[in-house]
Amino acid sequence: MRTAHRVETVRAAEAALMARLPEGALMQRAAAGLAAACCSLLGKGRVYGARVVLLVGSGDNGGDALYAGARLARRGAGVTAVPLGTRTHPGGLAALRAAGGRITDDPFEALAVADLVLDGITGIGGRGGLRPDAVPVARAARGSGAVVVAVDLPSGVDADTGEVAGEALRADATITFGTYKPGLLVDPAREYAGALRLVDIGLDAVLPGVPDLEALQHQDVAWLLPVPGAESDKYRRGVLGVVAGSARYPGAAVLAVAGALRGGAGAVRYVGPAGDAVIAAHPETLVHAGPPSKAGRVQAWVVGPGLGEDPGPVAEVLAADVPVLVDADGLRGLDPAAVRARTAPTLLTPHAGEAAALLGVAREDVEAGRLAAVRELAARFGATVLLKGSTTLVCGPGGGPVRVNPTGTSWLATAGSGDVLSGLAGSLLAAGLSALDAGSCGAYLHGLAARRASAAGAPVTATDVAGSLRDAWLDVTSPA
Ligand SMILES: NC(=O)C1=CN([C@@H]2O[C@H](COP(=O)(O)OP(=O)(O)OC[C@H]3O[C@@H](n4cnc5c(N)ncnc54)[C@H](O)[C@@H]3O)[C@@H](O)[C@H]2O)[C@@H](O)CC1
Ligand SMILES: Nc1ncnc2c1ncn2[C@@H]1O[C@H](COP(=O)(O)OP(=O)(O)O)[C@@H](O)[C@H]1O
Ligand SMILES: [K+]
Repeated sequence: MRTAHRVETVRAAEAALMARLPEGALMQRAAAGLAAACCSLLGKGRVYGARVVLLVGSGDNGGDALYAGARLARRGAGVTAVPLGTRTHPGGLAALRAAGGRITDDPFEALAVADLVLDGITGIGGRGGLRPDAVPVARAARGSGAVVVAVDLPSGVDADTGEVAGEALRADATITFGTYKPGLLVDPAREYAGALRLVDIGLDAVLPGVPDLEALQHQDVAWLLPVPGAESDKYRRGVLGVVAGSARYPGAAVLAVAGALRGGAGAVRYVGPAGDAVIAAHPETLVHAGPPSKAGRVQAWVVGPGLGEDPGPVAEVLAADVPVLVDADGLRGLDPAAVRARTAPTLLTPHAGEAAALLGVAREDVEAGRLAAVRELAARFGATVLLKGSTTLVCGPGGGPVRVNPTGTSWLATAGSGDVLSGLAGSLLAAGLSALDAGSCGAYLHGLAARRASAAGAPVTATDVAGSLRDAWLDVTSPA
C-alpha cells in the first residue's frame, strides 16, 4: 500500500523526528536522497561535467535543492543556483559555494544549456500558483532540453488537495521525502509530478498509522479478491442483481453484465427490458423481466446504467436490505435522506458531471477539487462514493483514508466503460467485499484491464476492457 499524509501531519512528524536528531540532519537525509536520485536520472558516468541549475525559493525546499546541488558539485557537476525568493537558505548557500557551485542573476543563460533542473521553489510550504517573477523562469526551465526534477513537490501545486490554482512547474520526476503528499497522487496536480520516487528520511516511525490517502497495489488487491472455497456453490459465492438498460440504451445492460460476470459473483441476475440482448451476449445470465423485488434473492444490486428516465427501480432496489451500487441514471436526483436511511452499505459511482449535479456545483469545480468533492458526497449521503475520472477516488461514509486508484489510463474515457465498472464492482460487493474494497478493487482491475487492452497504444472499447478483466485478475493474483 502506498500512503500519503497531509502537510499538517507531515510537519508534526518532522518536528517529532527533528527533536531526536542533531540539527539539520533531516535536511541532509533529504538532500542525500535527492542527489542520489539526480545521479541515477543523469545516468552512470554522466554526473561529472553535467550542467545542473537549481531554482531556489525562500524556504527549506530551496535548502534541499542547495545541499543536493553541493553534493552534485562535489561529484564534478557544474552547478548554478538561481535565487527566486525573498531570502535564500543560508546554510545551503554556503554549502553550495564551498563545493564550487555558483550563483547567478541571469537564469536564462544557465537554463539554455542545462542537463538537469532542480525545482526547489516551493514544497509543502507553497501557497497558490507560482509567483509572477518565477513564471518566466519556470517556463524557460520547462522549455529547455533539461530533465526537470521537482524537490518534494512540483512548485505551484497544492500539497493537500491536488489543486493547481495558477501556474505550476511540470516535472519529469518528483523526489519526495518521508511520505507521499495527497497532491502527488490526485489530479490535476498529479499530472505535474511525473515519475514519483520516495526518499526514506525515517519519518515512518513518527507518522500516524492512518494516512489521509492510500493507493492499493497488486498484493493488497490479491488479498481482497474473492476465491471460492471447497464448499462454495454459485449462491454461496454471491448472486448479483443488475438493474440496467432500457429500450433506448440496451448496450449498458450488456456491458454492466459483462463486468459483473468477471467480478467473482457466482451468478448474475439481469432485471430489465434488455434481457434478449443480454442473453445473446452472455448466455450464462439469469434474466427477469419483472420488477427487482420479484427477481429472486441476491446478495447485492447494481442499479442505474442506461436506465433512462424511469427512477422507479432505484427506490425499489434501495429498499432492499443488501448492498447496493448506484450508477449513472440511478444517481439522477438521488435523495440523500433515502440513502442515509439504509442500513446495508451503499456505493455511489458518479463521474464528475454526476457528482457536480448531486452537489449542486459546476463540473469544473469537482474536477479541480476531487478530494473535497468525494469527501463531501460521502458525508452528505452517508455512503461510500467512488468518483470516476482521470484520478478515481473512493471514500467511505465515516471519513478515514480516501483510496486513490493507481491504475487506469485515459483510453478508458470511452462510452460504456463506466457500465463495465459498475457491474464489476457490484459483483465484488455480492461476493462479500465491503463497499470501500469493492469500489477500489473494481477500479484497480478495471484500470489494469484497460491498460492491457490499450498496451499497443490504440483505442479500446468498453467491450475490450471487459474482455481483459480476466487477464488483469491474473496479473494481480499471480506471484511476480
Ligand atoms: N521540515 C523538515 O524537517 C524538512 C523539510 N524539508 C523540505 O522543506 C520543505 C518545506 O519547507 P518550508 O516550510 O520552508 O516551505 P517551502 O520551502 O515549501 O516554502 C516556503 C517559502 O516559500 C514562499 N512561498 C509560498 N508560496 C509561494 C509561491 N506560490 N511562490 C513563491 N514562493 C512562495 C513562502 O513565502 C516561504 O518563504 C519541504 O517541502 C521539503 O522540501 C526536507 O528538507 C525534509 C526535512
Ligand atoms: N481521463 C481519464 N483517465 C483515466 N480514466 C478515465 C478518464 N476519463 C474517464 N475515465 C474512466 O472511464 C470510465 C468512464 O465511466 P463513465 O464516465 O461512467 O462513462 P460511461 O457512462 O460512458 O460508461 C470510468 O471508470 C472513469 O474513471
Ligand atoms: K519544489
